[in-house]
Amino acid sequence: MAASDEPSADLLFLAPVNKEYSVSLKIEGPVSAKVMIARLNVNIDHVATVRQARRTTEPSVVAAAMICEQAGADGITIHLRGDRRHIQDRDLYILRQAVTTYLNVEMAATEEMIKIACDARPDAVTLVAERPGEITTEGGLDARANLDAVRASVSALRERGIIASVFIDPEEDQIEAACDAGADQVELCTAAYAEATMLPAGAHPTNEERIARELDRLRKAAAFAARRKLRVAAGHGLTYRNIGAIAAIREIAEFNIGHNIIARAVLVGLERAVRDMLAAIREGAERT
Ligand SMILES: CC(=O)[C@@H](O)[C@H](O)COP(=O)(O)O
Ligand SMILES: NCC(=O)COP(=O)(O)O
Repeated sequence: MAASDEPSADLLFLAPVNKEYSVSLKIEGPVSAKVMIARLNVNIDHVATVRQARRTTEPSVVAAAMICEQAGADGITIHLRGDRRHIQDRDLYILRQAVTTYLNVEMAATEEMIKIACDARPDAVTLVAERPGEITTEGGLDARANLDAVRASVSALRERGIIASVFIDPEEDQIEAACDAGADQVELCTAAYAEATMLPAGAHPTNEERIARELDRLRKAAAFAARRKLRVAAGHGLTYRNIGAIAAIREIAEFNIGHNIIARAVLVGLERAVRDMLAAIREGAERT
């Protein structure tokens, strides 16, 4: 690599802590060495949603995870919900054996769930909020209001070499609470940004203002979290259409994206859907 192409010190890359991993920088093609391309974990919850619709065995979440990895995904995310509406405990144990990239499990910060995580040993756990009956996650976990439970969960996870991430709204106090809890990472909830992008552009004159405001919140939160030496991830409601502006936020080292990838996969196939999202992330990063 010519000296002018030497990766700059600004390159941020994600490497699991507490474990010996060889870390390869993901620089593809003729991009400037200053461009960081965030990792993509594909959330395969809704492969399990289709399976659970008939309480049967297909589609296989293991097959889905293997296709995602072969397509270039950097990891697999699953959400083991208290109501087991899609991902089942057995999925976690089987995926732990099958996934060779990075397995991130989302769960509530409860004794039941942390016990399962400490037994199954995924690479990472992301602590999320859950409300019985919710259609999907409704926002970030209030790490400040639940500091004791978050701190106890983080401590148990880190003792076992499991990366501890907290899914929070993009607010400084929530980031500080994650630090106070000893977390390795925060995942910034992008729901408000995603919702603002869902309305037809121009249909609501204030819509562009909402998108700009939510993007600014995420940029500031990502920079603040990075300054507090936290790894920064982002997710929820991200799509092929709205990922570009977020991928340009260079402090974000990892995306967790699920529903929109699986929705596209239903029509064009999972390998193509994953490759399309990887391309969309790369395109957004190169815009910086
Ligand atoms: C925490 C979050 O935003 C998602 O990762 C979560 O998995 C959404 O839950 P469902 O997949 O059940 O919609
Ligand atoms: N934490 C976000 C995630 O894993 C996937 O969320 P979505 O893309 O299914 O909305």
